Amino acid sequence: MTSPNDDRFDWTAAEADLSADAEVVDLAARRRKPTDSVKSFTVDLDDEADDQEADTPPPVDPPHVPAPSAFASVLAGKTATRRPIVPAWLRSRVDLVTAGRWAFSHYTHVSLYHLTRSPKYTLRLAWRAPFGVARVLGATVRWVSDAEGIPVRLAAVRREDAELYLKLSRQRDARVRWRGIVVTAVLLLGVPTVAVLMALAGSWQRWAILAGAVALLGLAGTPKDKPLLDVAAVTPRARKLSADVVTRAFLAAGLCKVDDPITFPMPIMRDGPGWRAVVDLPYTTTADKAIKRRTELAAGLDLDEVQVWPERVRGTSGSARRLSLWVADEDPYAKPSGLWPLIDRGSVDIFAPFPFGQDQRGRPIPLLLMFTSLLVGAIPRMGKTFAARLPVLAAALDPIVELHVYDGKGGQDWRAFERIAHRAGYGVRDEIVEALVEDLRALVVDMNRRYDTISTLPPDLCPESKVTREIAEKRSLKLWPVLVAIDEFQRYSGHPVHGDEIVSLLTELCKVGPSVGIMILLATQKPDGKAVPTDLRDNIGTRFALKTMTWQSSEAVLGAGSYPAGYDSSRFQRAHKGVGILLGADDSGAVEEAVTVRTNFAKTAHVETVVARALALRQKAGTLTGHAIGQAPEQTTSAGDILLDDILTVVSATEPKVWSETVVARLAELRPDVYGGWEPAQLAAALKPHRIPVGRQVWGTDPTTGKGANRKGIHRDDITNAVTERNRRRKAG
Ligand SMILES: Nc1ncnc2c1ncn2[C@@H]1O[C@H](COP(=O)(O)OP(=O)(O)OP(=O)(O)O)[C@@H](O)[C@H]1O
Repeated sequence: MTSPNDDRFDWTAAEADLSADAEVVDLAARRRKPTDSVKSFTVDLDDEADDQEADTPPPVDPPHVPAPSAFASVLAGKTATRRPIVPAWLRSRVDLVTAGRWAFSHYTHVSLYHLTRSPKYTLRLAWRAPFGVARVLGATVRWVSDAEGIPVRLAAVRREDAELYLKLSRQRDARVRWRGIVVTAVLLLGVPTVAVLMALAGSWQRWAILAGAVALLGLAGTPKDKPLLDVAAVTPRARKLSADVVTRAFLAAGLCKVDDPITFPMPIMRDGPGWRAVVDLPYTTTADKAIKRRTELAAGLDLDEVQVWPERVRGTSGSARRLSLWVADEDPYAKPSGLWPLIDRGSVDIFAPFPFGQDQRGRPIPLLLMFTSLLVGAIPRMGKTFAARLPVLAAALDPIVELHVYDGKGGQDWRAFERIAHRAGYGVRDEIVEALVEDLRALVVDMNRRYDTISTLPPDLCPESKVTREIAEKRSLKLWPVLVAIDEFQRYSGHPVHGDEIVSLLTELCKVGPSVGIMILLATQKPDGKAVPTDLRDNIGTRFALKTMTWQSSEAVLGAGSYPAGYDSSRFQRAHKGVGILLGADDSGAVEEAVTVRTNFAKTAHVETVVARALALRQKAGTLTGHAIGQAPEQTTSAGDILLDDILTVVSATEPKVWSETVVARLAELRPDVYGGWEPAQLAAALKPHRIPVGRQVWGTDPTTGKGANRKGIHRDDITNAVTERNRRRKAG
């Protein structure tokens, strides 16, 4: 895969300029007079020193360096940064491919456009041919009669200059004579020649000559303001950057002043489908400030902001005030995005980045999911599901990754994964939600086991105390990567009974799971604090916000502080499907600055293709498990069973009968996330499947009043019997 860094800018020139800048600063400092503040650095050592310091403050500038000789300057010139012989765009495969693709599609379009209009053009030529004849005849007559000389001869007549007039007339007579001879000769020779040729020619040749003559005469008869061909492509409004245009934009955006302007450390140049200007802001202005003023910069450039991309230049060639401004020729997201490159061939190493989309300049943007989690949020129909499926498709193409796929909507979008997923669930029917809860509970238990296993591994095998590919491939260790993908997450997190537990289990998994290979992917069309509580969101390392309605929803996905930092997904247009702000995914997996990405395209038919390939890979590797091979989840504790065990925990053997209200109060204390808010009626409903009677009247004492009373309650023996029965059933298989 092409690394996104392949065609990054060559900043060597910038470095050279930086050092030049540094010299300028030093020289300026050297010229400055010592100030009072400089004097205040002096220390009273003794009187003598004191006196000295009063006269000569300690030097703060470096010692004087003599100006270089002319010869040294010549040598220095030899070390100057050389501009590349082959332009950057020709050396970049991506730029070349972009240009090649554009040329191919453009000329194909233009050719087809004109081809379909060829009958219209033929009729147009035929209609214009008689006008062409008239024009040719008129031009010939004017030429033979020396019409161009008429104004001069008339001027001679007006000035009554007989001598000049006679001279001009003689010249005209001579011209008319020889031009008349030429025309007569052409007619005498040409007409019979054409007639003979026509007589000798075959019928198609005659037609060809006729067509050629009509075409030529038609072209001759074409008025200047009505060209023969229609316009096949309207060139979009592109802004060619120049120093003046850029300076005006920065002035308009209030990022510099006329007497303190921006400077250009390198020439403005063509970069991909747009222009790039690198500017140094005044010393008092940061590049981050300029990024936040993107809209104002766009206004200053008189462009839509979707074409304007300010970026900070980092590293040794950068500076906190150095900004790279890329201006696209046209809306970079108005075109359809390319297909996901792994649809028909290729596999994935989940420990490495995989293709996800392209940035505004068409450079590939990879995504690394290993050791992180991903949150995708958007309003409906903006490409959330399409975006969320890409990482799952990538994981599917690595046969060691165990997939757990849930879709709260239950449509067709995720059905294909059933064939390879270890666990899969569609919709929000009770049994599906319960299965999800059980799956997550089991994963939390497994996560702890994974940590135990890792802690026993020798340091040479596990140097960083986290899963590596080498470890993950050892099936006996059971440390293979696990991806839990949940689309329409708001339908599960908002579940009245299990929602809170689902959120708390996922928070735990996002918090602690990544190091041991557990990845979580959540997608929601309701990105707010209710659907994805802050505690859960804050533990998700990578976030992708497609179009949202408000900047608050954008922040709900990208995290607090993203809006003031200049990232707002509500600014995308409805036409920008699959375009979003990706935060926290550079190729090392570290949380980095946000990039705007247009995801690669993979519709449901493509998903089927990839899943078929993933199935073959998994069959070959022998890694198909669970749902994919019809294996039900291992018989672990079910929700109801936990309840039975929990009741035995909170009701001791010395209490044979307890009021239901006492039991729910104690359960809520034991597991507030599961039983918080339970009423006796809910307890009754939960115990119903175990055939435990809860309508019995039980004698007890109210702890607040100290009075005894008969109220609805349970018998501990009923619970013990149900547990014995359950254990017997389990043993019997
Ligand atoms: N990268 C893309 N490029 C072009 N079109 C895209 C892209 N991604 C998605 N789309 C288009 O956007 C439409 C909506 O996509 P998708 O089903 O993923 O939306 P959604 O946000 O999941 O909607 P919902 O919430 O209703 O399920 C799709 O029909 C698809 O054609």
